[in-house]
Amino acid sequence: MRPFTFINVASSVDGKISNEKRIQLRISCEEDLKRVDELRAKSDAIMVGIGTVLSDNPKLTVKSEELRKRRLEEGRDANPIRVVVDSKCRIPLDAKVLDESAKTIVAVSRIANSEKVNTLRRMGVDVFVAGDDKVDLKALVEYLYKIGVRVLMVEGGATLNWAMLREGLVDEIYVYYGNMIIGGSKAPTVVDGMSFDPPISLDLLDVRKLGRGILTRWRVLR
Ligand SMILES: NC(=O)c1ccc[n+]([C@@H]2O[C@H](COP(=O)([O-])OP(=O)(O)OC[C@H]3O[C@@H](n4cnc5c(N)ncnc54)[C@H](O)[C@@H]3O)[C@@H](O)[C@H]2O)c1
Ligand SMILES: Nc1nc(=O)c(N)c(NC[C@H](O)[C@H](O)[C@H](O)COP(=O)(O)O)[nH]1
Repeated sequence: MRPFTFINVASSVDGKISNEKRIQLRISCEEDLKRVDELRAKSDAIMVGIGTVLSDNPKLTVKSEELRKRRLEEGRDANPIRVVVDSKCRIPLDAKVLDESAKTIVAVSRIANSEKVNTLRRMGVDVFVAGDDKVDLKALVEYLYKIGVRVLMVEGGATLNWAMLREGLVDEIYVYYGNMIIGGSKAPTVVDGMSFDPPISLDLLDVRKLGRGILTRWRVLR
């Protein structure tokens, strides 16, 4: 068993999610950031790859006080669980995702340095070990389900999106297209990695104008 899982990503019209320097680029408009916050508030956990932590240093918390309050009233934690997929356990100890504002799970593989793993555990971080060199994503989502996660939001980046799709672990995808072209053959895209052969088919669930861009919602067909 695994949680209902969706990817949310902000893309330029040419499919890039950052530029070749892999810095954090603002693609979403205010309206979209509000929508992302609402999706976070509905989720039990938010997952990102270590590449995103190293380049963006996201906090992955619910920004609206009202939405955090509503979660508390529902008997949930104010913020969803944060999950970092980090095979070699490269996460900086001062990463924002390790702060006190929410529970954090760092998923590593068996090649991770055991001293670093122990340091994280002493800091109160739940370190989940699965996979020989890369994190075993199937085992990870099964573990998340076991601890009560029913809705999982994946917030990138390009490599984690690809790996989750390849493993057949994604139910839906939201792509927000911002009003820009980023360009660059080395810039990360919505999905990197190797091409799927045949391509993964999608069903269009919704499309609408949002701010100065377009929000699309897709169901992943198996
Ligand atoms: N616009 C957006 O919505 C958005 C969202 C998130 C990230 N980003 C951008 O994406 C870029 C980061 O993407 P990325 O592709 O470099 O990194 P990523 O965040 O996808 O992390 C990938 C890393 O995860 C680790 N990993 C562990 N187990 C794995 C597995 N089974 N399969 C695959 N990877 C596994 C590997 O170390 C791999 O390098 C940054 O530029 C960031 O700004 C954009
Ligand atoms: N939805 C979205 N629109 C963007 O324009 C953009 N650049 C990202 N990028 C995702 C990335 O990981 C961000 O860094 C986190 O969304 C920040 O999360 P915090 O505010 O720190 O909680 N995401």
